[in-house]
Amino acid sequence: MNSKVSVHGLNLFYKGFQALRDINLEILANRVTALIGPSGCGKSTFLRTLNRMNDLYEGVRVQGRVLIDGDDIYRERYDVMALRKKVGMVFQKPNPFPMSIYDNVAYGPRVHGIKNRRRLDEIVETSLRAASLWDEVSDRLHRGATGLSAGQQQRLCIARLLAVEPEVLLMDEPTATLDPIAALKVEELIRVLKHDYTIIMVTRNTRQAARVSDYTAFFLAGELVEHGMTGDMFTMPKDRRTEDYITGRFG
Ligand SMILES: Nc1ncnc2c1ncn2[C@@H]1O[C@H](COP(=O)(O)OP(=O)(O)OP(=O)(O)O)[C@@H](O)[C@H]1O
Repeated sequence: MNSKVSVHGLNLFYKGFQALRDINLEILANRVTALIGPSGCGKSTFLRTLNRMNDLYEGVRVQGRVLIDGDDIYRERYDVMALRKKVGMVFQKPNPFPMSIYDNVAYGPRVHGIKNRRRLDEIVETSLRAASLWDEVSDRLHRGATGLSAGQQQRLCIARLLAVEPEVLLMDEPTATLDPIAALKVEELIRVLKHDYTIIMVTRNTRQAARVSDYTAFFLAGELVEHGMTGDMFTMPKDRRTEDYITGRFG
């Protein structure tokens, strides 16, 4: 099987505090991998190592190797701007820019030098369709994005990401602030998007991991305790701590 992301011996320190301990993980292309575990176990920190977002925090030190398509993203002279285009991120709280729906989606392509109006129209429509939002907004593309519902805003943020043609989508609790129906729409979208992208999603909701992901990685206190096919992990966890977590004994 084809690994999109390979993590070898990854350690991460926030100054003196070690937040990730010797993580080894293969993440397959065109699959959804869920990262689960109790608060503070390092899920978001791990997610941020995959597009080098942790570089933005002071005092962070990373050891080990993270390969994307076989290339070590922590090597010297690696193009971090290109990495952030290839590996996009969606956050817990939808964060559309305070501009129109159209301009939100066209933002990335414009930054990357696309000016032709017809081409931008095409990208906006394709991205909104891919994010299952087109039918809801096609008649009001030039209205403000902040007028959309929270669920629509989150799908708009996904459309904005898709517009720059990423390959890997990182999602940090993408439905945590949405109502159940809006959350379900985002889950459905994730299931469709995996045909074209590699998706890595943090969730505190183990039932969501079971519904949406193909693979699950269980983190505890900075360690990767167990990783495997979601169906197997939820029916036959190998480690007692995984079993305790997914059966709700702690978390
Ligand atoms: N910028 C930072 N500086 C210092 N410590 C940090 C920083 N970010 C996270 N930590 C610490 O690293 C550990 C892992 O945090 P992280 O946010 O990755 O966990 P998490 O599993 O995503 O938790 P949650 O589900 O609560 O978001 C925690 O102990 C946290 O306090």
